[in-house]
Amino acid sequence: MGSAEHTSEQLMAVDGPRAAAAIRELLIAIGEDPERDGLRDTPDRVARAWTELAAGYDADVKEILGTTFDIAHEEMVLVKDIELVSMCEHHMLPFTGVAHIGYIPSENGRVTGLSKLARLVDVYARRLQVQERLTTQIAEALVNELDARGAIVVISAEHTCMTMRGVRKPGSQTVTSAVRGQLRNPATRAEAMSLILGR
Ligand SMILES: Nc1nc2c(ncn2[C@@H]2O[C@H](COP(=O)(O)OP(=O)(O)OP(=O)(O)O)[C@@H](O)[C@H]2O)c(=O)[nH]1
Ligand SMILES: [Zn+2]
Repeated sequence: MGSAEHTSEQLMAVDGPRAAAAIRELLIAIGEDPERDGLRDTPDRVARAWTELAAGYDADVKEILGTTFDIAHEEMVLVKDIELVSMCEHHMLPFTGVAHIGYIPSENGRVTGLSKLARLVDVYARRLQVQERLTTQIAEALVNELDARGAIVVISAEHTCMTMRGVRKPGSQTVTSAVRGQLRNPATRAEAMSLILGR
């Protein structure tokens, strides 16, 4: 993969044979026999799984947010509890949780389809991530691609690298937020947070 940073413009299809060869090596490294019955297909299976887990590198945010509706809605739109699964870039272990996304449409009222907000989460979650960057990238896509006048993204997730290994603290939730534009205004931000928290 080299040292190049991935951007939304760079596409990366998973190199299946290479991924499978690496998994085979990992099996040997942990003292397993990659030829035994149960493991014979595992390297290919894991490589296929990674084409899903890394599918976000291939997705095009401009295309996803390209379909907009002229609904002339200038107030906040908020979608709560969008489930997410991502892979932590430090340990390559999953973190799972929910994203809440709110935005104030552009002045000409360009509103996107609600499902596109969930797709946006997947684009950035289906990569190796840290939760802070995932949160920021979603907020910035709303501002950059949708000309949103404001955006708020709150993500709450449990990191298996903190629950099943290492410090082993099951149940701990990491909460991150990114707030842009008019949603930085304390009153608007408070309104968004109360909607997110369901109060
Ligand atoms: N900021 C941030 N840290 C993360 C995220 N996912 C995992 N981490 C942390 O990344 C850190 C990596 O720390 P290291 O000391 O390099 O790795 P380690 O020895 O495996 O650390 P421990 O998990 O404490 O055993 C750990 O503290 C993880 O909890 C994330 O999304 N954001
Ligand atoms: Zn981790």
